[in-house]
Amino acid sequence: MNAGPVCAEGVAKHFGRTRALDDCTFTLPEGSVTGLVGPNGAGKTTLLSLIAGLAKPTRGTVRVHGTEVRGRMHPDVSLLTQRRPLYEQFTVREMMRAGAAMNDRWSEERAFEVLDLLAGVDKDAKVHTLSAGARTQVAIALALGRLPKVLLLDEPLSDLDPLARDETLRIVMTDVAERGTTVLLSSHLLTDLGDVCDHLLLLDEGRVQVAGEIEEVLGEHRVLVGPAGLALPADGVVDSSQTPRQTTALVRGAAVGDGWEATQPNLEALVMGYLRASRTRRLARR
Ligand SMILES: Nc1ncnc2c1ncn2[C@@H]1O[C@H](COP(=O)(O)OP(=O)(O)OP(=O)(O)O)[C@@H](O)[C@H]1O
Repeated sequence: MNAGPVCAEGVAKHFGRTRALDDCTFTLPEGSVTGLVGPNGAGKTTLLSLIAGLAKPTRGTVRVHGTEVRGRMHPDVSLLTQRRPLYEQFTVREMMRAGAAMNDRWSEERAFEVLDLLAGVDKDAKVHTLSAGARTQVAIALALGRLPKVLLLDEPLSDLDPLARDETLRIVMTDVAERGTTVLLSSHLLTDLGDVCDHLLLLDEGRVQVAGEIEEVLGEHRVLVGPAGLALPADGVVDSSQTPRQTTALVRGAAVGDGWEATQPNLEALVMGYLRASRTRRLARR
């Protein structure tokens, strides 16, 4: 399992009794854009920080381009963290120049190019005066100024208005097209993920539930709709719900019996099915 710019094998990360990640194995193919999804607390941020080298796994290995990452930032990796740490007293322009001192590989030209594409960021404004969305855009320019081969984005879109979201995704996709960057992008915004991602990594309670090419993953699943009381398949039911008249279910790889109307889910329906199933499991344990 060592092919691919990012490979995780049996990765676990425990914080005391909390198992933030457990036995995670997956590969991100070169030049892929992977949507990292899962309920709150599923382990998405923890996984991104392990790949970036900001934390060490409790067990297992993470490799970037074949080199094991153990708590040291790989030069090929850029991580946009949720906190967007920036020097508050610097202007945006000074922040971009500081990128040279903070990074071994740094292209001020690329960082300014990204800022210019992101309309609305005043380069002479002090960082502490910026809106949350503008901070995110500055952080994205810094991340891309490192000329990463692997770009890790933790909730990059949550602070952005729809236009800024669109511009940001466009810039990321241009980086993928022109430089072959491999992207792992965590987000709860499923429509945006559907627009840009070709792969999916779905975590729940620290474990990988689904990993692979989105078209293949969708092809393995069906949404079943049938009359109330019709028996569900014995295996492969991810989630089901009932009304007095009908049953709806998301199933994986199951042979579909008579009486069901079966359609392929879209990304949103698939992820929502897994999220609902996760919530049901957690509620059942209380
Ligand atoms: N430094 C830490 N110390 C203790 N527990 C932690 C730490 N970091 C994360 N956790 C726990 O690990 C689990 C996974 O957290 P993580 O932030 O990775 O989830 P997430 O999927 O990114 O969640 P969200 O969607 O809410 O951002 C949670 O139970 C969290 O409370």
